Amino acid sequence: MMSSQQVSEKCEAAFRQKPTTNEKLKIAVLGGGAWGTALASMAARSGHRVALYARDVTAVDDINRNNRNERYLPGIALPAGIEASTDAVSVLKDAAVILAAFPAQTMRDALGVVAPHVPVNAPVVLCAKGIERATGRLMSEIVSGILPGNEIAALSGPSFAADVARGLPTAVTIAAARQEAADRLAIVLSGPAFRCYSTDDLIGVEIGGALKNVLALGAGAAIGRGLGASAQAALVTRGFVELRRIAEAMGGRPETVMGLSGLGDLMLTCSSPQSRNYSYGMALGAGESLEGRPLAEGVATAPIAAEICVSRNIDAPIIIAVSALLARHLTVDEAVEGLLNRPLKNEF
Ligand SMILES: NC(=O)C1=CN([C@@H]2O[C@H](COP(=O)(O)OP(=O)(O)OC[C@H]3O[C@@H](n4cnc5c(N)ncnc54)[C@H](O)[C@@H]3O)[C@@H](O)[C@H]2O)C=CC1
Ligand SMILES: O=C(CO)COP(=O)(O)O
Repeated sequence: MMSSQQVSEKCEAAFRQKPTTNEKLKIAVLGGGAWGTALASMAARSGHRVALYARDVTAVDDINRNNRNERYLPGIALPAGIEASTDAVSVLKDAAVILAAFPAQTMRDALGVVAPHVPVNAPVVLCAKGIERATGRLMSEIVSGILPGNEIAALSGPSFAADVARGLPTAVTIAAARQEAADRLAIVLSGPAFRCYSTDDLIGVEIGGALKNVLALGAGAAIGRGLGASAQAALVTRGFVELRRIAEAMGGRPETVMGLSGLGDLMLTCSSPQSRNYSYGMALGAGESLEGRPLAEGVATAPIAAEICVSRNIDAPIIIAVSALLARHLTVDEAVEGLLNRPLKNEF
Protein backbone atom coordinates (compact mmCIF):
# COMPACT_ATOMS: atom_id res chain seq x y z
CA MET A 1 0.00 0.00 0.00
CA MET A 2 1.37 3.44 -0.93
CA SER A 3 1.46 6.17 1.69
CA SER A 4 -0.68 9.26 1.04
CA GLN A 5 2.60 11.18 0.59
CA GLN A 6 3.65 8.75 -2.19
CA VAL A 7 0.21 8.97 -3.83
CA SER A 8 0.28 12.76 -3.92
CA GLU A 9 3.88 12.77 -5.27
CA LYS A 10 2.85 10.38 -8.05
CA CYS A 11 -0.21 12.52 -8.89
CA GLU A 12 1.85 15.70 -8.99
CA ALA A 13 4.50 14.06 -11.18
CA ALA A 14 1.77 12.99 -13.63
CA PHE A 15 0.50 16.57 -13.82
CA ARG A 16 3.98 17.93 -14.48
CA GLN A 17 4.51 15.74 -17.58
CA LYS A 18 5.16 17.76 -20.73
CA PRO A 19 4.15 16.94 -24.30
CA THR A 20 6.62 14.74 -26.13
CA THR A 21 7.70 17.01 -28.97
CA ASN A 22 9.41 20.32 -29.49
CA GLU A 23 9.21 20.00 -33.26
CA LYS A 24 8.51 23.39 -34.88
CA LEU A 25 7.05 23.30 -38.37
CA LYS A 26 5.51 25.55 -40.96
CA ILE A 27 1.73 25.31 -40.56
CA ALA A 28 -0.44 26.76 -43.33
CA VAL A 29 -3.97 27.75 -42.32
CA LEU A 30 -6.52 28.26 -45.10
CA GLY A 31 -9.45 30.54 -44.29
CA GLY A 32 -9.25 33.85 -42.47
CA GLY A 33 -12.53 33.67 -40.58
CA ALA A 34 -13.05 33.00 -36.90
CA TRP A 35 -11.85 29.40 -36.88
CA GLY A 36 -8.90 29.79 -39.24
CA THR A 37 -7.66 32.74 -37.20
CA ALA A 38 -8.13 30.88 -33.92
CA LEU A 39 -6.27 27.83 -35.19
CA ALA A 40 -3.47 30.04 -36.48
CA SER A 41 -3.24 31.64 -33.01
CA MET A 42 -3.12 28.26 -31.35
CA ALA A 43 -0.33 27.06 -33.66
CA ALA A 44 1.62 30.32 -33.19
CA ARG A 45 1.42 29.91 -29.41
CA SER A 46 2.96 26.46 -29.81
CA GLY A 47 5.94 28.09 -31.53
CA HIS A 48 5.19 26.90 -35.06
CA ARG A 49 5.79 29.13 -38.06
CA VAL A 50 2.27 30.05 -39.11
CA ALA A 51 1.09 31.34 -42.48
CA LEU A 52 -2.60 32.18 -42.91
CA TYR A 53 -4.38 32.49 -46.24
CA ALA A 54 -7.41 34.79 -46.26
CA ARG A 55 -9.15 36.27 -49.28
CA ASP A 56 -10.19 39.33 -47.30
CA VAL A 57 -7.50 42.06 -47.52
CA THR A 58 -8.85 43.86 -44.47
CA ALA A 59 -8.48 40.75 -42.33
CA VAL A 60 -4.97 40.16 -43.65
CA ASP A 61 -3.90 43.73 -42.84
CA ASP A 62 -5.54 43.64 -39.43
CA ILE A 63 -3.73 40.42 -38.50
CA ASN A 64 -0.33 41.55 -39.83
CA ARG A 65 -0.43 45.11 -38.49
CA ASN A 66 -2.47 44.85 -35.31
CA ASN A 67 -2.47 41.16 -34.29
CA ARG A 68 -6.25 41.32 -34.51
CA ASN A 69 -9.06 40.06 -36.73
CA GLU A 70 -11.73 42.47 -35.58
CA ARG A 71 -14.27 41.38 -38.17
CA TYR A 72 -14.35 37.75 -37.06
CA LEU A 73 -12.89 37.79 -33.55
CA PRO A 74 -13.74 41.23 -32.16
CA GLY A 75 -11.84 42.40 -29.12
CA ILE A 76 -9.37 39.50 -29.10
CA ALA A 77 -5.61 40.09 -29.07
CA LEU A 78 -3.90 37.45 -31.23
CA PRO A 79 -0.37 36.25 -30.55
CA ALA A 80 2.40 37.75 -32.68
CA GLY A 81 3.91 35.66 -35.43
CA ILE A 82 0.96 34.89 -37.72
CA GLU A 83 1.90 35.86 -41.28
CA ALA A 84 -1.37 36.48 -43.10
CA SER A 85 -1.57 36.80 -46.86
CA THR A 86 -4.03 36.82 -49.75
CA ASP A 87 -1.45 34.83 -51.71
CA ALA A 88 -2.20 31.15 -51.25
CA VAL A 89 0.94 30.13 -53.13
CA SER A 90 3.33 31.69 -50.60
CA VAL A 91 1.23 30.49 -47.68
CA LEU A 92 1.33 26.90 -48.90
CA LYS A 93 4.97 26.85 -49.99
CA ASP A 94 6.95 24.35 -47.88
CA ALA A 95 4.06 23.88 -45.45
CA ALA A 96 4.44 20.73 -43.35
CA VAL A 97 0.80 20.65 -42.23
CA ILE A 98 -2.26 22.36 -43.74
CA LEU A 99 -5.34 23.28 -41.73
CA ALA A 100 -8.36 23.89 -43.99
CA ALA A 101 -10.86 26.14 -42.20
CA PHE A 102 -13.21 27.16 -45.00
CA PRO A 103 -16.95 26.74 -44.40
CA ALA A 104 -18.19 23.27 -45.33
CA GLN A 105 -20.33 24.42 -48.24
CA THR A 106 -17.39 26.24 -49.87
CA MET A 107 -14.69 23.67 -49.05
CA ARG A 108 -14.82 22.04 -52.50
CA ASP A 109 -14.43 25.29 -54.45
CA ALA A 110 -12.08 27.07 -52.06
CA LEU A 111 -9.69 24.13 -51.73
CA GLY A 112 -10.02 23.33 -55.43
CA VAL A 113 -8.60 26.78 -56.29
CA VAL A 114 -5.48 26.36 -54.13
CA ALA A 115 -5.03 22.60 -54.68
CA PRO A 116 -2.24 22.90 -57.29
CA HIS A 117 -0.07 24.62 -54.66
CA VAL A 118 -0.64 22.13 -51.83
CA PRO A 119 2.60 20.18 -51.18
CA VAL A 120 1.79 16.53 -51.75
CA ASN A 121 3.61 15.34 -48.64
CA ALA A 122 1.69 17.69 -46.29
CA PRO A 123 -1.28 16.24 -44.42
CA VAL A 124 -4.45 18.29 -44.90
CA VAL A 125 -6.50 18.65 -41.72
CA LEU A 126 -10.15 19.50 -42.41
CA CYS A 127 -11.52 21.80 -39.75
CA ALA A 128 -15.01 22.49 -41.13
CA LYS A 129 -18.08 20.88 -39.57
CA GLY A 130 -20.70 20.00 -42.14
CA ILE A 131 -21.96 17.73 -44.89
CA GLU A 132 -21.98 19.06 -48.45
CA ARG A 133 -25.57 20.07 -49.17
CA ALA A 134 -25.48 19.27 -52.89
CA THR A 135 -23.96 15.79 -52.67
CA GLY A 136 -24.28 14.41 -49.15
CA ARG A 137 -20.51 14.01 -49.05
CA LEU A 138 -18.34 14.38 -45.98
CA MET A 139 -15.46 16.87 -46.17
CA SER A 140 -12.89 14.04 -46.33
CA GLU A 141 -14.70 12.46 -49.27
CA ILE A 142 -14.68 15.74 -51.17
CA VAL A 143 -11.08 16.59 -50.43
CA SER A 144 -9.66 13.13 -51.11
CA GLY A 145 -11.02 13.61 -54.63
CA ILE A 146 -9.35 17.03 -54.95
CA LEU A 147 -6.04 16.05 -53.32
CA PRO A 148 -5.73 12.30 -53.95
CA GLY A 149 -2.05 12.18 -52.95
CA ASN A 150 -2.37 13.91 -49.57
CA GLU A 151 -3.07 12.40 -46.18
CA ILE A 152 -6.53 13.67 -45.15
CA ALA A 153 -7.42 14.26 -41.50
CA ALA A 154 -10.21 15.99 -39.58
CA LEU A 155 -10.08 18.10 -36.44
CA SER A 156 -13.25 18.42 -34.37
CA GLY A 157 -14.42 18.84 -30.80
CA PRO A 158 -15.68 21.45 -28.35
CA SER A 159 -13.78 24.56 -29.36
CA PHE A 160 -15.28 28.00 -29.80
CA ALA A 161 -12.97 30.06 -31.97
CA ALA A 162 -13.02 32.94 -29.49
CA ASP A 163 -11.93 30.61 -26.66
CA VAL A 164 -9.12 29.04 -28.68
CA ALA A 165 -7.94 32.43 -29.99
CA ARG A 166 -7.73 33.69 -26.40
CA GLY A 167 -5.65 30.67 -25.44
CA LEU A 168 -8.31 29.20 -23.17
CA PRO A 169 -7.92 25.44 -22.70
CA THR A 170 -9.82 22.77 -24.57
CA ALA A 171 -9.41 19.30 -26.09
CA VAL A 172 -10.30 18.06 -29.57
CA THR A 173 -10.01 14.92 -31.65
CA ILE A 174 -7.87 14.49 -34.73
CA ALA A 175 -8.88 11.68 -37.05
CA ALA A 176 -7.13 10.15 -40.03
CA ALA A 177 -7.67 6.82 -41.75
CA ARG A 178 -4.16 5.83 -40.67
CA GLN A 179 -3.84 5.90 -36.89
CA GLU A 180 -0.11 6.74 -37.13
CA ALA A 181 -0.97 9.86 -39.14
CA ALA A 182 -3.57 10.93 -36.57
CA ASP A 183 -1.10 10.27 -33.74
CA ARG A 184 1.57 12.41 -35.39
CA LEU A 185 -0.83 15.27 -36.10
CA ALA A 186 -2.09 15.15 -32.52
CA ILE A 187 1.49 15.56 -31.28
CA VAL A 188 2.26 18.38 -33.71
CA LEU A 189 -0.97 20.30 -33.09
CA SER A 190 -1.25 19.88 -29.34
CA GLY A 191 -0.21 23.04 -27.55
CA PRO A 192 -0.10 24.53 -24.07
CA ALA A 193 -3.89 24.91 -23.98
CA PHE A 194 -4.96 22.70 -26.87
CA ARG A 195 -4.95 18.96 -26.23
CA CYS A 196 -5.46 16.72 -29.26
CA TYR A 197 -6.60 13.12 -29.01
CA SER A 198 -6.26 10.84 -32.03
CA THR A 199 -8.38 8.21 -33.75
CA ASP A 200 -8.59 6.39 -37.06
CA ASP A 201 -12.39 6.87 -37.21
CA LEU A 202 -12.55 9.72 -39.68
CA ILE A 203 -16.22 9.16 -40.48
CA GLY A 204 -17.31 9.10 -36.83
CA VAL A 205 -15.45 12.33 -36.11
CA GLU A 206 -16.83 14.11 -39.18
CA ILE A 207 -20.40 13.00 -38.51
CA GLY A 208 -20.15 14.12 -34.87
CA GLY A 209 -18.95 17.59 -35.88
CA ALA A 210 -21.50 18.01 -38.66
CA LEU A 211 -24.60 16.79 -36.83
CA LYS A 212 -24.01 18.54 -33.53
CA ASN A 213 -24.72 21.74 -35.46
CA VAL A 214 -28.12 20.42 -36.54
CA LEU A 215 -28.98 19.42 -32.98
CA ALA A 216 -27.78 22.81 -31.70
CA LEU A 217 -30.30 24.47 -34.00
CA GLY A 218 -33.04 22.28 -32.49
CA ALA A 219 -31.92 22.89 -28.91
CA GLY A 220 -31.78 26.63 -29.56
CA ALA A 221 -35.25 26.59 -31.11
CA ALA A 222 -36.65 24.81 -28.04
CA ILE A 223 -35.16 27.45 -25.75
CA GLY A 224 -36.15 30.29 -28.05
CA ARG A 225 -39.74 29.03 -27.98
CA GLY A 226 -39.65 28.97 -24.18
CA LEU A 227 -39.96 25.19 -23.82
CA GLY A 228 -37.52 25.03 -20.91
CA ALA A 229 -34.31 23.28 -19.93
CA SER A 230 -35.96 19.86 -19.50
CA ALA A 231 -37.13 19.88 -23.12
CA GLN A 232 -33.65 20.98 -24.19
CA ALA A 233 -31.97 18.09 -22.32
CA ALA A 234 -34.46 15.51 -23.64
CA LEU A 235 -34.05 16.78 -27.19
CA VAL A 236 -30.26 16.73 -27.07
CA THR A 237 -30.15 13.25 -25.51
CA ARG A 238 -32.52 11.74 -28.05
CA GLY A 239 -30.78 13.70 -30.80
CA PHE A 240 -27.51 12.16 -29.68
CA VAL A 241 -29.05 8.69 -30.16
CA GLU A 242 -29.86 9.72 -33.75
CA LEU A 243 -26.36 11.08 -34.28
CA ARG A 244 -24.92 7.75 -33.12
CA ARG A 245 -27.26 5.79 -35.40
CA ILE A 246 -26.30 7.88 -38.42
CA ALA A 247 -22.60 7.63 -37.66
CA GLU A 248 -22.87 3.84 -37.47
CA ALA A 249 -24.94 3.63 -40.65
CA MET A 250 -22.29 5.64 -42.47
CA GLY A 251 -19.41 3.50 -41.22
CA GLY A 252 -18.35 5.35 -38.05
CA ARG A 253 -17.97 3.79 -34.63
CA PRO A 254 -20.43 4.52 -31.82
CA GLU A 255 -17.69 5.13 -29.24
CA THR A 256 -16.25 7.90 -31.40
CA VAL A 257 -19.36 10.04 -31.11
CA MET A 258 -19.30 9.51 -27.35
CA GLY A 259 -16.05 11.44 -27.41
CA LEU A 260 -15.09 15.04 -28.00
CA SER A 261 -16.45 15.25 -31.54
CA GLY A 262 -19.97 14.23 -30.62
CA LEU A 263 -20.94 14.31 -26.99
CA GLY A 264 -18.25 16.89 -26.17
CA ASP A 265 -19.30 19.29 -28.88
CA LEU A 266 -23.01 18.71 -28.19
CA MET A 267 -22.48 19.72 -24.56
CA LEU A 268 -20.88 22.93 -25.71
CA THR A 269 -22.96 23.87 -28.70
CA CYS A 270 -26.41 22.81 -27.54
CA SER A 271 -26.30 24.97 -24.42
CA SER A 272 -24.40 28.15 -25.16
CA PRO A 273 -25.63 31.23 -27.02
CA GLN A 274 -21.95 31.68 -27.95
CA SER A 275 -22.71 28.98 -30.56
CA ARG A 276 -23.90 30.47 -33.83
CA ASN A 277 -26.02 27.39 -34.50
CA TYR A 278 -27.64 27.48 -31.08
CA SER A 279 -28.30 31.22 -31.28
CA TYR A 280 -29.70 30.84 -34.82
CA GLY A 281 -32.06 28.20 -33.40
CA MET A 282 -32.99 30.53 -30.54
CA ALA A 283 -33.90 33.27 -33.00
CA LEU A 284 -35.91 30.80 -35.07
CA GLY A 285 -37.78 29.56 -32.00
CA ALA A 286 -38.47 33.11 -30.87
CA GLY A 287 -39.78 34.08 -34.30
CA GLU A 288 -37.04 36.68 -34.80
CA SER A 289 -35.46 37.67 -38.10
CA LEU A 290 -32.81 35.29 -39.42
CA GLU A 291 -31.37 37.76 -41.92
CA GLY A 292 -27.67 38.58 -41.84
CA ARG A 293 -26.76 36.19 -39.07
CA PRO A 294 -23.23 34.75 -38.89
CA LEU A 295 -22.44 31.37 -40.42
CA ALA A 296 -24.55 28.56 -38.94
CA GLU A 297 -23.35 25.38 -40.68
CA GLY A 298 -26.29 23.30 -39.45
CA VAL A 299 -28.67 25.23 -41.70
CA ALA A 300 -27.15 23.65 -44.81
CA THR A 301 -26.35 20.31 -43.17
CA ALA A 302 -29.84 19.68 -41.71
CA PRO A 303 -31.70 19.12 -45.02
CA ILE A 304 -29.05 16.84 -46.46
CA ALA A 305 -28.77 14.92 -43.17
CA ALA A 306 -32.56 14.48 -43.23
CA GLU A 307 -32.41 13.27 -46.84
CA ILE A 308 -29.68 10.77 -45.96
CA CYS A 309 -31.79 9.45 -43.07
CA VAL A 310 -34.92 9.10 -45.20
CA SER A 311 -33.11 7.47 -48.12
CA ARG A 312 -31.23 5.02 -45.87
CA ASN A 313 -34.17 4.35 -43.60
CA ILE A 314 -32.39 5.66 -40.50
CA ASP A 315 -34.74 6.53 -37.64
CA ALA A 316 -33.93 10.21 -36.96
CA PRO A 317 -37.13 12.13 -36.20
CA ILE A 318 -35.40 15.06 -34.47
CA ILE A 319 -32.98 15.72 -37.31
CA ILE A 320 -35.86 15.45 -39.80
CA ALA A 321 -37.94 17.83 -37.66
CA VAL A 322 -35.10 20.40 -37.52
CA SER A 323 -34.83 20.26 -41.30
CA ALA A 324 -38.61 20.75 -41.67
CA LEU A 325 -38.48 23.63 -39.19
CA LEU A 326 -35.76 25.40 -41.16
CA ALA A 327 -37.75 24.92 -44.38
CA ARG A 328 -40.82 26.36 -42.63
CA HIS A 329 -42.71 23.12 -43.26
CA LEU A 330 -43.35 22.86 -39.51
CA THR A 331 -43.58 25.32 -36.63
CA VAL A 332 -41.72 24.58 -33.39
CA ASP A 333 -45.04 23.68 -31.75
CA GLU A 334 -45.96 21.27 -34.53
CA ALA A 335 -42.50 19.69 -34.44
CA VAL A 336 -42.70 19.16 -30.68
CA GLU A 337 -46.22 17.77 -30.87
CA GLY A 338 -45.13 15.36 -33.60
CA LEU A 339 -42.10 14.21 -31.62
CA LEU A 340 -44.06 13.69 -28.40
CA ASN A 341 -46.83 11.73 -30.09
CA ARG A 342 -44.72 9.14 -31.84
CA PRO A 343 -45.49 5.55 -30.79
CA LEU A 344 -44.00 4.75 -27.37
CA LYS A 345 -41.08 2.33 -27.30
CA ASN A 346 -38.20 0.91 -25.31
CA GLU A 347 -35.53 3.58 -24.80
CA PHE A 348 -32.63 1.47 -26.18
N1 LIG B 1 -16.06 29.56 -35.27
C1 LIG B 1 -15.94 28.51 -34.49
O1 LIG B 1 -16.05 28.60 -33.25
C2 LIG B 1 -15.65 27.17 -35.08
C3 LIG B 1 -15.88 26.92 -36.42
N2 LIG B 1 -15.67 25.67 -36.92
C4 LIG B 1 -15.95 25.38 -38.32
O2 LIG B 1 -15.02 26.05 -39.15
C5 LIG B 1 -15.62 26.33 -40.41
C6 LIG B 1 -15.38 27.80 -40.74
O3 LIG B 1 -16.06 28.54 -39.74
P1 LIG B 1 -15.65 29.99 -39.30
O4 LIG B 1 -14.22 30.28 -39.55
O5 LIG B 1 -16.14 30.16 -37.92
O6 LIG B 1 -16.55 30.86 -40.31
P2 LIG B 1 -16.43 32.42 -40.59
O7 LIG B 1 -17.71 32.82 -41.21
O8 LIG B 1 -15.95 33.12 -39.38
O9 LIG B 1 -15.26 32.51 -41.67
C7 LIG B 1 -15.31 31.86 -42.91
C8 LIG B 1 -14.10 32.32 -43.70
O10 LIG B 1 -14.02 31.56 -44.89
C9 LIG B 1 -13.74 32.46 -45.95
N3 LIG B 1 -14.23 31.89 -47.19
C10 LIG B 1 -15.47 31.49 -47.50
N4 LIG B 1 -15.50 31.04 -48.76
C11 LIG B 1 -14.24 31.16 -49.25
C12 LIG B 1 -13.64 30.88 -50.50
N5 LIG B 1 -14.36 30.37 -51.50
N6 LIG B 1 -12.33 31.14 -50.65
C13 LIG B 1 -11.60 31.66 -49.63
N7 LIG B 1 -12.12 31.96 -48.42
C14 LIG B 1 -13.42 31.70 -48.25
C15 LIG B 1 -14.47 33.74 -45.57
O11 LIG B 1 -13.94 34.84 -46.28
C16 LIG B 1 -14.18 33.79 -44.10
O12 LIG B 1 -12.93 34.39 -43.86
C17 LIG B 1 -17.10 25.96 -40.27
O13 LIG B 1 -17.31 24.71 -40.84
C18 LIG B 1 -17.32 25.87 -38.78
O14 LIG B 1 -18.32 24.94 -38.42
C19 LIG B 1 -15.17 24.66 -36.15
C20 LIG B 1 -14.91 24.88 -34.83
C21 LIG B 1 -15.12 26.13 -34.20
O1 LIG C 1 -18.15 24.13 -33.54
C1 LIG C 1 -18.14 25.01 -32.71
C2 LIG C 1 -17.62 24.79 -31.36
O2 LIG C 1 -17.05 23.54 -31.18
C3 LIG C 1 -18.67 26.34 -33.05
O3 LIG C 1 -20.03 26.26 -33.03
P1 LIG C 1 -20.92 27.30 -33.86
O4 LIG C 1 -20.50 27.17 -35.30
O5 LIG C 1 -22.32 26.89 -33.60
O6 LIG C 1 -20.60 28.66 -33.30
